[in-house]
Parts: sequence; C-alpha cells; structure tokens
Amino acid sequence: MAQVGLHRLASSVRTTIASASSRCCLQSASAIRLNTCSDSISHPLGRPSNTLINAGHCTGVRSFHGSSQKWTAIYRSDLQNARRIVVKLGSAVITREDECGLALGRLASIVEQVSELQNQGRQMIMVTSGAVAFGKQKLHQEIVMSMSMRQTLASRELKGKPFLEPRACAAAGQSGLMSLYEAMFAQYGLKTAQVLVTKPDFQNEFTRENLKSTLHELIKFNIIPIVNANDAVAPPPEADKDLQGIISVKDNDSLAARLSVEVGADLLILMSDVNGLYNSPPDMEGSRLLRTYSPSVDAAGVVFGQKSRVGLGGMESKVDAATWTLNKGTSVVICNGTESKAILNIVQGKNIGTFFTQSKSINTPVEVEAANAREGCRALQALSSEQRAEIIRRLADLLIEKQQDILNANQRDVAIALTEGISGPLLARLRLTESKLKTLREGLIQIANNSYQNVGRILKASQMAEGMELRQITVPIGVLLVIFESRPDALPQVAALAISSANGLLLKGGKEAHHSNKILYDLVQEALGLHAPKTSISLVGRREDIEDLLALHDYIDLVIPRGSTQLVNKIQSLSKGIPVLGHSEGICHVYLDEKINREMAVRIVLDAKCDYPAACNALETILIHKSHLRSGLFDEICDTLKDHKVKIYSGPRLASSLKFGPPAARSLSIEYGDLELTMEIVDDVDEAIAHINKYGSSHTDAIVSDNVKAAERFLKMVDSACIFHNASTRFADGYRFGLGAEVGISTARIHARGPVGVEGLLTTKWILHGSGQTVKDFSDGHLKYIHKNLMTEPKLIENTLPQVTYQSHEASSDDEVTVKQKN
Ligand SMILES: Nc1ncnc2c1ncn2[C@@H]1O[C@H](COP(=O)(O)OP(=O)(O)O)[C@@H](O)[C@H]1O
Ligand SMILES: N[C@@H](CCC(=O)OP(=O)(O)O)C(=O)O
Repeated sequence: MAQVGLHRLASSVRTTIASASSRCCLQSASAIRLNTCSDSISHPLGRPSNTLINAGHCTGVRSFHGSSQKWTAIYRSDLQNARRIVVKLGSAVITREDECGLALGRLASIVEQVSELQNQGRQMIMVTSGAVAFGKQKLHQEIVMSMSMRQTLASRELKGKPFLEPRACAAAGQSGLMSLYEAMFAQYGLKTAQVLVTKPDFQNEFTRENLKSTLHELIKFNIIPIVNANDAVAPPPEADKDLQGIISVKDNDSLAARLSVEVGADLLILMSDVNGLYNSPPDMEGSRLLRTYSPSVDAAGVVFGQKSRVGLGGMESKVDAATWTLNKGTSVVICNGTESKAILNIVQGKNIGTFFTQSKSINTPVEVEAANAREGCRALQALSSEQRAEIIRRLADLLIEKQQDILNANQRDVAIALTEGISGPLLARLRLTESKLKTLREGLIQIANNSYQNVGRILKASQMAEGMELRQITVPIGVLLVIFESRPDALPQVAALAISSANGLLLKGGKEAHHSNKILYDLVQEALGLHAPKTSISLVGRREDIEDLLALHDYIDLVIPRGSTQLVNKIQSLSKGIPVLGHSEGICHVYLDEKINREMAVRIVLDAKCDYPAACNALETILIHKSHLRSGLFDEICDTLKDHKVKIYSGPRLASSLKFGPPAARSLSIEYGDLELTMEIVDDVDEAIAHINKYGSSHTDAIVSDNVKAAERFLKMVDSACIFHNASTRFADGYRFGLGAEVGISTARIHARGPVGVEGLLTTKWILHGSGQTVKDFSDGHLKYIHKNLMTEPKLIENTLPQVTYQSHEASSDDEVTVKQKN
C-alpha cells in the first residue's frame, strides 16, 4: 500500500472519482490544481481564493506552491476558509484508555470528519501517532501467548510489563494502523498513502524536496497522505534544539508543525486527550482551559505538567510546535480528539480547543469575564443599597446627558439594518428615539428607588429553639447571561436590574445593534465606576458563539434570552444545564364575552393589537362569543381593525360561519408580531379557556366581560403567566407593573413568572444563629424545637386584599358588573 507507483495511484483515484460522480469529490478533483491563494480560478469551496487576502489576513509566505501570499486566521471564524489542513492525532487519541488496542470508534469518527472536509474540496493531510503504543500492545499479547503458565504467573507477581523495544513496537504497530486507515477512508471513497519520515529527511535538501513533491502529487490526486515518523529506523533521540529557527523534529507534534509549514497548510489541528491548553496541568485544582492563546502575551502564564500515559512529546512540545507553526503563518488549534465532531466544529469556527493567534487584542476569554462577573456579584453585594441605587441613577442620567451620542450610534445601526433589508418589527425594536430614552430613564429611576429592599431582605425569621434563630434572606442568583437581539434599550434596563439585585452580568447583544450596544455599555461602565468593579458587567465579544456560552454551566447561573421566538427556542434547546428564564412565544388572546361593554371591547382590542404589534404581549387571536356574530360587535371590530390596517384571518369555525369572511389562518398558534391577527368564534367562556390553554403560549391573555362569574372563571382557569380582566394585554410589562423594567417575561413555571423584574433575579439563603446546640441535644430530649414565627408584619394573603366589586352595565343579574374598587 505504502509505495504504490504514482501512475497506479492516479488511475485508481480517477476510478474512485468517476464512480462517485454524485458526491463532492468531483468538486475536489477539479479543485486539486487550485492550491495557491493567487489562483484566479474559483475556489473549490465556492469563494474566490483571494477572499482571504482581501480580508487582510495575509501573513507569512506559502512556499509549497510558489504563491507569494498566505493568510493566517485572526479570528476563529476565519478558519472556515482554511483549505489545506493538517490533522495530527496523538497516541492518546488513537489507543484505548485500557490499553487494549486502538480506539476504533474514535478513529472512525475522525476519519469521517476528515473525509467530509476532503470531499468538500479541502486538502487534508494526517499525521498519526500510535504505532509504538499499538505495537506495544500487539507485542505484549504475543509475549504473553508464548509464555508458559509459570512465567505468566511470575510476570503477574512482578506486576511489570517486559521492556519492549520501541522501534520493533513501531514496526509492528504501523502496519495495523495503516490498514485500518485505508479500510476506513475507503468507506468514503477516498484513498490514502503512507508517508514515513525521519528527522534527517528534513535536514537533507534532496530528501526534503522529494518529500514535498510526493505530498504535492498525492494531494493533486485527491489522496490523503498519512504521515508518521519512521520509528523503526529512527535515530536515537537527541537533546532538544531548534536550529536557526527551524524546529527540531523530535516527536509527531514537531513533525506535524514542520510538515504544515513545508506544505503551506492553512491550519494545523493537534489532537490530544485533553480539551486544549490549560493555564496549569488540567487535573490541577482551578486550572482553566485557554480558548485563545497569543504566544507573545500568554506564554508566561502557562505551567506544564506530565504528559499523557502514551504520549511522547507532552503539552509543552505541542505548544512549542504550535507557536513555531503560527509564527510561520499557519493557524493552529490544539483540541481533544475524543470530542465528537471536533474537527468539523473547528473548521466551522466554533469555540473548540485552544486557538493560537498572533492577535494581541483578542478579547478577554469569556470564562474570565464570567469569573469577573462572579467577583462583581460579591462586590455589588458588599455595597450599601444606596450605593447600588446611585450607580443606577448615574446610568439613568447618562442616558439623557449622552442622548445625542446614543442616537447617533443607533442611527448607524439603523442605516446598516436598512441596507440589509431589515424592516417592520425588527427595525422598530432596533430604533432608539428620544421618547424611548426618556421612558428608559424613568424606568431606571424606578429601579433605583426600589433598590433598597432587594438584597438581604428578611423573608422569614423564626425562633428554632432556645438560643437559635433562623432567617431566610434574599440574595442575588450570581452570574446572569442575558442574550438579546435587536433591542439596544434592553441593555441599560438589564444592567440596572442586575446592579439593583447585585448580580454579575454577561450581556450578549445582537450584531445588528453593535454601535448602540457599544455606547450604552460604555455608559454602564462609567456608572459602575462610581462604586463597583467595571468588570461586574461584560458585553461579550462578537466572537463568542451562543452555543459556547450556553455550555459554561460552571460559570453562569441563569440565562435570560430576550428576542425572537427562534432565538429563545434555540437557547432553550442549546442550554447545557443552565436554567433558562423567558418565553419563546407571545400568542396572546383577548376573549370578548357575551355580556360586554362594546366600546371598551373595541378600545382594548385596538390597543392590544396596534399599540406595538412587535411586542410579545401584543394581541394575536381574538376569541369572540358566538352571539356577537349577529350583534354587530363582530362587524364593528373588523371595521375598526381594517381602518388601522390590520389584516384579519379566520379560525376554522369563523370561516365556516361566513360565506365571504376573512381568509383562513394557517394555524391557531401564530405569533404574527405585526398588524395581523386571527379571529375565531367560541360558544362560551369555557370554550375560550380551552382554546387558549390549547393554542396559546401561556404568556398573556385577557377577557373583556361584564359577567363577574365568567371573568373569575377565566382568571382562574387560563393557565398563563398574566391574565387580565377588562384590560389590554399590553400591560404585561415590568415598567407598567411598577417593577421599573423587566429582564423579560417568563412563561416558565418555576421561580419567576410573567414580567421579571428584580424579584426574579433573587434567590434566598438561610442564616442560622445558634449558641452551641447540636442535633443530639434534640434527639436526647434536652432541647425542644419551638419554631416560633418572629416576623411581626402580617403576611398578605389573597382574601385580605381589597375587594373588587362590579356594577352591571346592563344590571340584569348579580353577576354582571363593572369594575369599581371598594376598600
Ligand atoms: N498546561 C497543560 N495543558 C494541557 N495539558 C497538559 C498541560 N500540562 C500537561 N498536560 C498534559 O499533556 C498531555 C498531552 O500531551 P501528550 O502526552 O504528548 O499527548 P499526545 O499523545 O496526545 O501527544 C495531556 O494528557 C495533559 O495531561
Ligand atoms: N511515532 C510515534 C509517536 C510519537 C509521538 O510524538 O507521540 P505523541 O506524543 O503521542 O504524538 C508512534 O507512532 O507511536
């Protein structure tokens, strides 16, 4: 297999390509000649190959094909453009942890990913370790088989394994390794070639050129070179030395590095058995994975430990090799080869492993920002409530002082959005106005004024026993991640709520509001500077993928998404172990009951639909009592809505009742978010309740009715976060509820429901003051539990609230009443 003549290889590749006509390998076959950045022929990945050069990432020189320019990725997202990729598999990836042979499942997955990328038109090269480790296992089995029973038992007693010559092990392991690769790649219609090299092959110009030319030919014919050190003949290891800036090939990390540079690879992926480079050995307490590593900035902060059980080079050797490769213009990622889809995810620009970059200005890693936010939470807790309120008031004032700068920044976002064709509700959310800023300021002042009772409030106090007092007090949740789209006004609101509740905060805004978010965040920083660390709140950089943030369960305590249904759904499904507070949809209903004040009904419907159709609490479905089809109310509502340019769709029952009614709705569960709504007929309040509970989203639903019993039934039986009687659904809002602002509206069933203000961002802790008691004192009977409530203020319960009585418009029954408050 290894030394197949090139003409034979070429013909077999042609056969493979021809037989796989429907696959992308055809694409790659046509692409194999297009190896240089300067090629004028189109890029095999569907882009002109000089896109990268235009993006300004040209560093280093690609020597392999004589092209004069080469790019290096600055951001992970640039890695999507990598064409020639070297994947190096360490021994720990290739062999099983129990040392019983090769890790076949893992290898198959890596082969599948490499094949996928090769079939996309990329040029993959593999550097594989594992021959020694695999051969060792193979030889060891042979030795055990040839031992007598006595020898076997004796060797067990000695507990040691016989010394096996690594060169012999490599020779025994390499053939098995290669036949496996060949069989696996064949499943994807791909051919492989074995290339074994030794250190002198790089030192001798003649063999070095031969090596390059062989690799070139293999790549040209769509064959995946599989490279390893020729350990069977390798010279004994030498003291480590990098000659004249050329890396000494002493293990497969340095081999992969050297090879990547020789062939002008765009990306080198070094796969090991750990998730990447840590600031100290991964098993050490407090060690942290470095998502990005800029050698000139980060090198001093890394401590190395032992290598893996089977590895040769260790992590330090990987980092040296990676740094050298990066300096020569090839991007590098060190990752965990046991992680599923690691290679594909890296090439998609996802936050996998450690990304080596020359950029010194790369943002602070999000883990560090989250750790700072936790510190910030503690610092905010340590402040007095007056100090927290002062920060919020300062922020409120800055919104007006810097109004013009904010509006200018926002106009830049709006202008970009317009060129990108963003319109309607999305644009409405994005646009900031003087009046929005004014309302925002008022909300912030309200939050500041309500800040005094938030943190450390005693909810329960009881005397547990003689000399023992128990208290339950409010405390912040910890670190919040708020992900919001389009709405830059959410940023100061959420920041104020976090400060008021003393939570640390990570904000992830949408790129469409980049300029607005930036200036609003700077104002938050300025205000925080009054009393708290500025790092208590971070605006997470645009590099960070939401998916990666949602995996940070060790750092983040609660995720609050604010944005489109798609965003919230995505977050709910992607969150890995972090609770998500929010609502995915706002399918809000207004039910128009039989006995009704018609003028009120029209006003409420109009407000609920037209005040701000993009809001999640806007009306989406009107349920109308069957009697109104002939009472004139149906026509009146339709006419008024049409006057306000609202498109009406009918539910199935309405459609079948009218010959020329509105067009049929696609579904009864639609959130239009625009000047559109569905109308449907129901028989009575019970049918309305059943409809809402079936098709609604548990957000906000309202009844307009003069019938007190019907209203009470509705309020009791509709299973939503907010249920209103004779009021518009648009009241479901933190500001209107007097919470100052909201971080979102929750349709979750635990902890916080409806508009979530400060209360939803708090949890509790129990404080016990004792005087030396033990549990045994109680089981012995020396002491007795008292559990006496020490709270003096009586707790309000529902039936102690002021009674609301109703007066009928039509005064035809006791049940039919208008709202009137009586104390
Ligand atoms: N700072 C560090 N960051 C990451 N890994 C480290 C560090 N220090 C030591 N290591 C160890 O390096 C090992 C990887 O290197 P190595 O044994 O050469 O593996 P491979 O066989 O994959 O080349 C890991 O198992 C890890 O425990
Ligand atoms: N060439 C050797 C591997 C050498 C090596 O550098 O190993 P590793 O540190 O596991 O990448 C082999 O095939 O076993």
